[in-house]
Amino acid sequence: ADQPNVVILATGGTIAGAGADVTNSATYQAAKVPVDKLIAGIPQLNTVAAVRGEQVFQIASESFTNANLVTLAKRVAALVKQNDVDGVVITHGTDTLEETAYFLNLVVRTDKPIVVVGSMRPGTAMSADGTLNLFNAVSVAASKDARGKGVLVTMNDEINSGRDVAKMVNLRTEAFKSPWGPLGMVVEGKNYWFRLPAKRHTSHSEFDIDKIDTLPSVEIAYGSGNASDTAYRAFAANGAKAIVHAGTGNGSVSSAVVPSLQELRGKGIQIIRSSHVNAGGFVLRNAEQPDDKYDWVVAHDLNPQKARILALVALTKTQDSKELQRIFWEY
Ligand SMILES: NC(=O)CC[C@H](N)C(=O)O
Repeated sequence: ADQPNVVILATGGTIAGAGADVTNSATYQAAKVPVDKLIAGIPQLNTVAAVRGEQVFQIASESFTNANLVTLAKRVAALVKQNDVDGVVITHGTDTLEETAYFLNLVVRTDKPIVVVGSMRPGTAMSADGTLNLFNAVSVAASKDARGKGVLVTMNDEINSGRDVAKMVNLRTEAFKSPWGPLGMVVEGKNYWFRLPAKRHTSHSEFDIDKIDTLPSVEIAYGSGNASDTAYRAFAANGAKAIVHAGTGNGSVSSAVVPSLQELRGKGIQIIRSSHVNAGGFVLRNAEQPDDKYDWVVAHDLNPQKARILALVALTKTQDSKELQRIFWEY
């Protein structure tokens, strides 16, 4: 009776996937199994929390839209305001899990644990990882010592910050890593913490999903040698309010693209320089490109997809590039 109450919001992904045979670890359909069946499959969840499920979506996460983000965050925000909810778990496809986790970290004002979780193998496969990942997620969401740490991601026994974590590897179960390391570990229902997030999040955020109904269009264009300006111009023509440049190295920009980005900035579009390096990009102002002169923004350590999420949220509050840059340093 004194058990913590945890709500599982299910959105789809491989953790709800099903394959034709137990040998199908990589070839299967995502987003098939309803949340009540996932919960019924792990009776041990009752040892850590009183659990109930809600099916919010049943989708593969590569198709997660801005509207999906808003709907999900509003539901999470409503639940954490309830006295009979101690923590929330979100089951999610892994392809954009890092985007949703960061979005919730920015816009849900709460100290209660919010844990996003997925799996790399469907539940029908040999050595499926979803069962333990979900058990760990519920266990973390139910624990008092997980409060106030921002949105968390539990995969492969690690507890990572939803801000930092990214899918760095596919097809293997150690897929999610943070460039600054995990916050802790969860083992047999117990948390072991090693560090805390330093960036603003959840209850210390200036953003609030209760005040956000729509998100602007922010697009990502990928940098490489011989890159052209076609994608940037097309995004601008289609109404993008900001373009994240997924740059090479330090967020560098090929010389064929630089004049177009200057021109687009002159038309009011925010240009955000990030890096597409895999294990921890870090873009500094005025290194590689004169950001002060061009009035561009740098994404700090955020990968391009996370930079898109922060821009979506920030642009609901400001159109000023200096404010945008402050937000990119603080979150
Ligand atoms: N491992 C996964 O969850 C990937 C399945 C699917 N592409 C998704 O992101 O929903």
